[in-house]
Amino acid sequence: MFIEPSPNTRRPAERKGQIEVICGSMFSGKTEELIRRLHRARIAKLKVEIFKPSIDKRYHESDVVSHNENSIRSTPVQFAGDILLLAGNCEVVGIDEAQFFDFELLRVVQLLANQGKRVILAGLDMDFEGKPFEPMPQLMAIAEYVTKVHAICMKCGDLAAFSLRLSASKDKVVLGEKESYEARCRKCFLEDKK
Ligand SMILES: Nc1ncnc2c1ncn2[C@@H]1O[C@H](COP(=O)(O)OP(=O)(O)O)[C@@H](O)[C@H]1O
Ligand SMILES: Cc1cn([C@H]2C[C@H](O)[C@@H](COP(=O)(O)O)O2)c(=O)[nH]c1=O
Ligand SMILES: [Zn+2]
Repeated sequence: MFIEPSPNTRRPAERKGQIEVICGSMFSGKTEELIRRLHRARIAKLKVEIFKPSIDKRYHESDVVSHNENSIRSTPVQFAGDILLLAGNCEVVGIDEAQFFDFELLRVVQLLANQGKRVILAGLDMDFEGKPFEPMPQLMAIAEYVTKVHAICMKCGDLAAFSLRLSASKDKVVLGEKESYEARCRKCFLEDKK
């Protein structure tokens, strides 16, 4: 079970650091949950920095924006290593679209957490084929807390864990929104997958 850390443990000696992963399909509320946790950390007057991979410019050049247009200011970075340089003296680090970084992200988030920072990552756990989207499985393994959220299947209304790509492209990375992807439960995903 995810237990939100008390913001009162702010003195450096008391800050143990931790890694939290929020995963799920597209439209499952990963970004909303990331924004909610970061917003609450800001209310507690903790220093928060947010990063996203610079390839993800779907909604906004710099902001992290959810599908229902909730947003928070972020810094786009090209490489996971850039986060180490930019996280500086902050206490809470948020990272969205973690699936688009390479394995260097594992080293980076462990270093940050070992420095006493709370690191919260959100990302797709599976790609359009229903295969694990690396490095998310590895991030989930090293995290203290993993939260899996679900969308609603656009075909039957059940809970959805899969992201159905509407186009025939087989490229792993194809940025897009509702025009390109729909949430599906397992049964509907298997029926509709191209
Ligand atoms: N099929 C769907 N299931 C659930 N929410 C959906 C769906 N399609 C659109 N939404 C909207 O998407 C929001 C979640 O957006 P977001 O946090 O950006 O998701 P994610 O980051 O997981 O893609 C929901 O609150 C809802 O308004
Ligand atoms: C399944 C899948 C998705 N993508 C892309 C599509 C979107 O641009 C992002 C996911 O964004 P969200 O915040 O989780 O809605 O990833 C991709 O490139 N490849 C895939 O297999
Ligand atoms: Zn379904």
